[in-house]
Amino acid sequence: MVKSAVLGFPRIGPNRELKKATEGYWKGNVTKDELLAVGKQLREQNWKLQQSIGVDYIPSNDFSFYDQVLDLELLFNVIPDRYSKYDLDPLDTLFAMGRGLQRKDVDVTALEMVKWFDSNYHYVRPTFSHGMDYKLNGSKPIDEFLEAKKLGIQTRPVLLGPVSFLTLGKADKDSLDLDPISLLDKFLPLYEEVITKLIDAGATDIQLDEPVLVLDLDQQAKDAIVKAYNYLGKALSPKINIFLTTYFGTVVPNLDVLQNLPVKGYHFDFVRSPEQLDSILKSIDFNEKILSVGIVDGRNIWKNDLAKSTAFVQSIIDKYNLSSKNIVVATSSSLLHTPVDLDNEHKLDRNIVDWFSFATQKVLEVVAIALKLNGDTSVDDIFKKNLKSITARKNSVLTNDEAVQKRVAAIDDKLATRKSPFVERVTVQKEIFNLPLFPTTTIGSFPQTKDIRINRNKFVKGTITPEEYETFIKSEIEKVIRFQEEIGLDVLVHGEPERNDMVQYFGEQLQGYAFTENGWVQSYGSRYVRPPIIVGDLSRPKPMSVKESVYAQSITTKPVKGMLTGPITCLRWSFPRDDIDQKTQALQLSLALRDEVQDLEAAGIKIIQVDEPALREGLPLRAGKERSDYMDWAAEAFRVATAGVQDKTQIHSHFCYSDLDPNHIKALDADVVSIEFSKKDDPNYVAEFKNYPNHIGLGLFDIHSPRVASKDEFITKVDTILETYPAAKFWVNPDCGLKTRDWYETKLSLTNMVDAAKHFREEYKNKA
Ligand code: MET
Ligand SMILES: [Zn+2]
Repeated sequence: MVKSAVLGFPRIGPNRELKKATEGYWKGNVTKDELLAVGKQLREQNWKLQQSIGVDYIPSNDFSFYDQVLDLELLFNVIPDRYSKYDLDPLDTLFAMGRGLQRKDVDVTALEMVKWFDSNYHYVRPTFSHGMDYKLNGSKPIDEFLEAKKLGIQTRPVLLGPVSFLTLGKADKDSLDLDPISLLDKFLPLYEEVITKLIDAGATDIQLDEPVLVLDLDQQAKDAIVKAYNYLGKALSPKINIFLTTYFGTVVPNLDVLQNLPVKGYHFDFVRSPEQLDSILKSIDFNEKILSVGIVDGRNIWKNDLAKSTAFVQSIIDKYNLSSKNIVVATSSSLLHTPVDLDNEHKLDRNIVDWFSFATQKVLEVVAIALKLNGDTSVDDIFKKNLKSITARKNSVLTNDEAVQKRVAAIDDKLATRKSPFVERVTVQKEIFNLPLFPTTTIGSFPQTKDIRINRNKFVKGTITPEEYETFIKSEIEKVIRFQEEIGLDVLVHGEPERNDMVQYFGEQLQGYAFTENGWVQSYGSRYVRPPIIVGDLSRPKPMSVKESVYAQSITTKPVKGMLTGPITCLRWSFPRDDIDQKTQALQLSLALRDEVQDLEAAGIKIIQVDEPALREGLPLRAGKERSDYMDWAAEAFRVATAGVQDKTQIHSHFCYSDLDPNHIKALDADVVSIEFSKKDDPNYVAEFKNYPNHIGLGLFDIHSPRVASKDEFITKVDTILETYPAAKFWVNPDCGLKTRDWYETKLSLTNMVDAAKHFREEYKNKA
């Protein structure tokens, strides 16, 4: 019989219960026991749901209070001294590592947070030092396994595998010569120990995720895979069935190391990379191993074409003459990246709601496909209904706009090129703006206070009039402008108080988007996003941001930046269409934004920032044609959006959350870019940017952490950067927008930042 598997289920709860509980705990309004109880409740709910639907392999240890990679750092005692020295409760250590902690007896910054592959999830980077004492320090996977068992549910625990855990980590600043993968021998016995404990607790199966297998691996990492799985397989099977799990791409270039491993089964993502099928089946004999077929998309919200998926799996069975008992139908990846339940949506257009499927519905799809393959006719009705929705979407008039399609087809080089090169623009702009050395600015948003959220809700619900709301927004803008003037920032922003989210805000004003009420997805820690859904061809009926920018500029003599979200970020932080390619969707967005950029310019806005924080995450995971094509069309989309302005208009862009390579941003030709830098300890990183031709602001403080950075900290940091980086190109700014921060820390940190810039201005007065 074909079985069904879910690789992971969202842990945030259908009504964001986890967010409320963790944030309450941080504020001191929720006790630790209450927080733990919420976690337990959520796990129970998820397990029972999957059990009731009939999933064969139900995951455990997919729950986390912050991040599953961070959990593993705690479990293996990968805890830098700066956290362990405080002897905090393990849960508080976890949060301190994830988000920093500052209170009267403790002051520590967060660990680096990085994108999880090409998704919008972020993990807390394992950070290793020479002196660390790696050992088992807790029992989370076992506790959660037993918790499910007590409910009568046999689960398959999930652990990030050793090679991915080490490869995704980095050396701490005191141990820069340490290559994490060299620690493999120390970690294998620890994995063995945890898994042995799971076996003792009654576990029969284990899912070991090795997503790094979809990356370009060097020989050392490849050898590590062979070593790790030979070690674990020999030590642990047949006591437990090891499922080696990959997702988000193709394993083909690494197939050589996957053959002949003593594991029970393998999982592959055939949604993202269906083309890997034949190579995989030619290399691994699935008469001997179990093949888990990732066929229900863990990354997007479109309803699965059940008949097509069933036929795909059936064709594997037939073509390779496999026994159905060796086949598992599964989600392509963890469902962590999809919203919890479509049944929570009441306002979506009835014509389109039927096109979607969220995590709960996806569980049903997985089970339905498995049942169908087993000849179970009880799912025939589900299949019939499914066919109807799939056909309705294909034939819908909502998706096609000929005018947009024509405009995209007419894009040429000229449209995507600024009038003059940067060297000429910079002279014109210097004269107009006359900015000091080390110009200071922020990235756009200011604290989204409770007051802002309350007023926005009132406006949405209609309990205040649009005029009242506008007056409120204006007063917020004025407050932010006055504050920036007061502390002496050079280039101001309006603060983005009118924006619920940087993508949603624009999406709501574009034709072709749909929005959910409850479609939340975890981005990092307690920060969740609600990606809008691109359902059809995209266009901009009317200006989206001009009013607020113009108002802000009208009340100050300093330049105020217009703020837009770039085409790639709009695309990446939405659920994209799966019926046309991403490039076309990006270009549609870029034309809509181009109109907005030109309206801003015409309204007198002299600096326009087009944020592309998601540029890097969109980069295909492997080097090669797909990647270079992406760089080309992503840059083209950015330039289509921005190149229509005059030389004197300064285009800024902003990137965060990622290891950015200067080569990724050169082709955008923005006049000034700001990048995340606050958590980079590697001096080589800044050196890479030395030759970046245009101007850069290296993000100097971590806006994801509530701690306040002192003036001295800024000075030290800037001093270090200046050892390799030219002062003439140096902007001073935080590493991202301040919307998640409170005013308290915003005021202090920004004031210290501006003071540090003044210090350097003084110092460089005679040098420059
Ligand atoms: C994640 S990037 C955010 C950029 C945006 N302008 C802001 O300041 O919030
Ligand atoms: Zn940012």
